[in-house]
Amino acid sequence: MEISFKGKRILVTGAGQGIGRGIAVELWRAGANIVALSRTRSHLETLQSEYPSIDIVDVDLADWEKTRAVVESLGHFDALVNNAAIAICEPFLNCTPGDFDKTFDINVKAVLNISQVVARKMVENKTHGAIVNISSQASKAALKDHAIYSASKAALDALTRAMALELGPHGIRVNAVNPTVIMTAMAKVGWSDPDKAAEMKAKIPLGRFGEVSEVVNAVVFLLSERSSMINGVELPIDGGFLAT
Ligand SMILES: NC(=O)c1ccc[n+]([C@@H]2O[C@H](COP(=O)([O-])OP(=O)(O)OC[C@H]3O[C@@H](n4cnc5c(N)ncnc54)[C@H](O)[C@@H]3O)[C@@H](O)[C@H]2O)c1
Repeated sequence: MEISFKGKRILVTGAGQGIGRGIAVELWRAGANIVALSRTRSHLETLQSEYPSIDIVDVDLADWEKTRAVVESLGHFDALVNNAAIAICEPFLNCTPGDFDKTFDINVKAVLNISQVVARKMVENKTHGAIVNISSQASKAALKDHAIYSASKAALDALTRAMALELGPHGIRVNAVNPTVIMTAMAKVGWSDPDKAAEMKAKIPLGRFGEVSEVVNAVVFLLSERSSMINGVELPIDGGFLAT
């Protein structure tokens, strides 16, 4: 049986490009009414020109008040994908408080902000919803030049477990996925150097990086009824990297 999200309203953050765009489009194909939220208006307009029935909203998630007001104004959702994030790749000794704040504002605080607004409405409406947070293998494994990013994704994993615990009694499931490198705009910054990429691939039992579609498939599963008893997990999509 095909997975269908017909009649479901789903908010996807960071949906203008990369993994978030892939998730938004696949959920739309499966019948969902999608609101694609991101910072860059032009990316969202390109998405909407291809998929006119996808609604788009541009907001900078670093702005807590504005984001809260915007998400409040969007009304009720059946599901949420917290995908937007940034990665500032610096050697640990060069990391600044500014890098830390910028990263945590988007990768952690914005997730708290948006999830609170969405989950409160789910609770009010007695919606048995689902939330998926896009974490990273970097939350579990130390990767060179990823100190702040890793710390933010580890915080996101912890937030996922806390949300699963407190929202579970309302019938809302919260899970995370932890992908390995997927060659999007974000990954190109850190992994374009062929030697570095080859070194990383050699540590992945399947011997390659992941594809956007491989993250999308896991997110679709975790949002669907097929995963109805799965709550509070952090699912590696990493070809076995974290198992080694
Ligand atoms: N690409 C990888 O190798 C990889 C690996 C593991 C996890 N991830 C995670 O997957 C998710 C998607 O990453 P991606 O590779 O598609 O990255 P990307 O840079 O291609 O896309 C990120 C999206 O987030 C949006 N965004 C960033 N800052 C924002 C802000 N302040 N306000 C609103 N929107 C903002 C961007 O506009 C963009 O649409 C992220 O959570 C990332 O940490 C990526």
